[in-house]
Amino acid sequence: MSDNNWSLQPQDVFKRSPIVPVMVINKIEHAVPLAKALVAGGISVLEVTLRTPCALEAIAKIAKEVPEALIGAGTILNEAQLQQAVDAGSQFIITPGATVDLLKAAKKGNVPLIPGVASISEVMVGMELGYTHFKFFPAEASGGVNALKSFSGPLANIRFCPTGGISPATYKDYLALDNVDCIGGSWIAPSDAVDSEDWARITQLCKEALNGL
Ligand SMILES: O=C(O)C(=O)C[C@H](O)[C@H](O)COP(=O)(O)O
Repeated sequence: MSDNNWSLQPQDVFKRSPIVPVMVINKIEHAVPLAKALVAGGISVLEVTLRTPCALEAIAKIAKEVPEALIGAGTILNEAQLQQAVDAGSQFIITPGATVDLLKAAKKGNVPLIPGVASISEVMVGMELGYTHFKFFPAEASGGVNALKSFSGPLANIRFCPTGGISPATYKDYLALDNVDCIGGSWIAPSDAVDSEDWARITQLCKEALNGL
């Protein structure tokens, strides 16, 4: 039972792919080929960070031209960006941290928000407003696998997508945790591969990561 009008629930995002690529798009012409390369490698949940001037346009283009992907916006810091990301066609929203205003605003809308948290107190604020699915960020710097193990005692039924500092050497340790459904990372779409338009390498990285599970 959900207490929101979201068109998609966070668990639908979390369960769709164990790896969520964190994408930084500097050139709009890279948006669609990058999304297609990731989908070709078996990863169809995509987070475009709002860190570059063309990010909103990139989300809109991917939403239109790569319908097989679930496209979300990351790095949302305030309500204005939340609205812009929704207007661009984002199907989910991820934030690095959370404010009560942002949590409340997203609850009133139709697009699911996955708030960033780094502590139990932050999770508790989210829980009071009905949130059950969180991004644990920055994962490695905030205690990593050991922190999440400790969270699972008091925070039963809360699900996490750890992100930040996760690498091919560590992603499996996170995915083995009971309270983790998926992890986020930029290594799957490295900036040098994007800059050189080496889409085949990105598809290969996805396949290797998924085959390793
Ligand atoms: O921009 C945001 O909203 C973020 O949350 C940051 C990203 O999730 C991390 O920068 C990804 O971390 P790496 O995989 O360590 O590169």
